[in-house]
Amino acid sequence: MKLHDFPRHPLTFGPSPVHHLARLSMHLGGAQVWAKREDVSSGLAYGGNKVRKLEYIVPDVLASGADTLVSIGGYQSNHTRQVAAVAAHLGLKARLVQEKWVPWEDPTNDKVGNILLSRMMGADSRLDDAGFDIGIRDSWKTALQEVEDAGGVPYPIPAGASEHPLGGLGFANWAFEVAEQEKQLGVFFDTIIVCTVTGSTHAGMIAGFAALEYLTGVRRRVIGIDASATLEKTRDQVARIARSTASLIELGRDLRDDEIEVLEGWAGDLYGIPVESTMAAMALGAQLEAMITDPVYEGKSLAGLVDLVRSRDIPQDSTVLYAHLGGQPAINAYWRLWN
Ligand SMILES: Cc1ncc(COP(=O)(O)O)c(CNC2(C(=O)O)CC2)c1O
Repeated sequence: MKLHDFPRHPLTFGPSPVHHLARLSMHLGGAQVWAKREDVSSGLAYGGNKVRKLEYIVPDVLASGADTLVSIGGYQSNHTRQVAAVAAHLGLKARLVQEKWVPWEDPTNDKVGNILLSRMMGADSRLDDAGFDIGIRDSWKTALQEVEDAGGVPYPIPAGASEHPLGGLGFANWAFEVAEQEKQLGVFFDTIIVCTVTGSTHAGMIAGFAALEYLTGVRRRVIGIDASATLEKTRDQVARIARSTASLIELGRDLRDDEIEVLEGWAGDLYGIPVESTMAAMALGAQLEAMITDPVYEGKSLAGLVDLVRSRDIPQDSTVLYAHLGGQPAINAYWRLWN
């Protein structure tokens, strides 16, 4: 089916806003930088990129007759918080597995931020001491079985909703939304920067912009900044999901290797642990634009953008669109970074 033939259950207030980061652009002295803000696009518990993915999964949830969304993430998962929000929005239950993905030894780590919001929304959020991995987890399979054994009807949503068959559609649609907004703004974004971990945000963009290229003949560079610190796993997952999404929307060709660009250098050694470039980028965004980014995801993709623009890897005459995917609720679990 073509992308626009897939059912979508709106979960945002409309297109996410796009705005120029004039002070950051001036400070970097290179390409003009703009941002597209998934962090301020939905009324569902601070939103974020997963709301966009879930817009294409909810019709399948409703058709399945499920009564419980079952998903997984780290203690401070933005994804599981968005699943809890969509469950509350739909009148469904949420069973969340929160694994110890980050060795962040702070007593508030499993009490504040995203996990607190999920519990406020009524989710059954349970801690598990398994460490980080973007793959399919036994803890999640066990939770699915437990819901069923208790008489519930579970609906499986893997980590980040990325390995879900429809997981790439939300950001394939995002690409078309960008093209519409470009017409309204009179601008063309030749380069997109996006944080990538479980991969379907970046993968969906790759498929969506490839479909647009087919229609318009115009190519763009879509750069994924790895924040998983397990680069090969994430790169493989992005490539697989991008190709499956391209096939799903009947792109009609294979993706070129150069369309799947995942860069390393800003994740540090461990997922979820900020490094110097993360702290510097968060400070720049906050102090120049009052744009708040988090130490796990967007601080790392913004650090990538800063270096790529400063180094002219992204040419001075480029116009760059930074995808801000949310993540701020986790900041309170990292309060020690600023104290
Ligand atoms: C704010 C923010 N920015 C970027 C990403 C990366 O998105 P993908 O997982 O689609 O690659 C996340 C994901 N978060 C995960 C989570 O459990 O929150 C799926 C890992 C994110 O939350």
